[in-house]
Amino acid sequence: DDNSQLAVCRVLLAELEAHKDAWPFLTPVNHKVILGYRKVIKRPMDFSTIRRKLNNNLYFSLETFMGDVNLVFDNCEKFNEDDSEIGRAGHNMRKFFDELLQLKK
Ligand SMILES: Cc1ncccc1N[C@H]1CCCS(=O)(=O)C1
Repeated sequence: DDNSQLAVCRVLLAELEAHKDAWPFLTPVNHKVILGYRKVIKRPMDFSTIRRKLNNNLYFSLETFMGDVNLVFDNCEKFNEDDSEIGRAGHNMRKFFDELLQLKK
């Protein structure tokens, strides 16, 4: 039911936040520092924003939660070279998340 799905979301988010490669995604990208980000990335998302939405009961299912997590990784792929520190971190985190979902589903 919805409550147990949301409990799963809290565990999944805690595991994402604890990953060594989570650092680029823990806070919103500062578009005053990262030039071009505001223009290129139409729907910014990060783990702290997902945490706030989860705490404010703004996710209705695992699927809507997954949508925002995947948005973090899709934005990362759009803006960062695959062969870059942040690009690689994004690929690692997406693989980690997909593996977590296999375990939890
Ligand atoms: C996910 C991402 N995509 C593009 C550029 C930057 C980032 N992340 C930044 C988040 C704040 C710290 S940082 O500025 O070192 C890295």
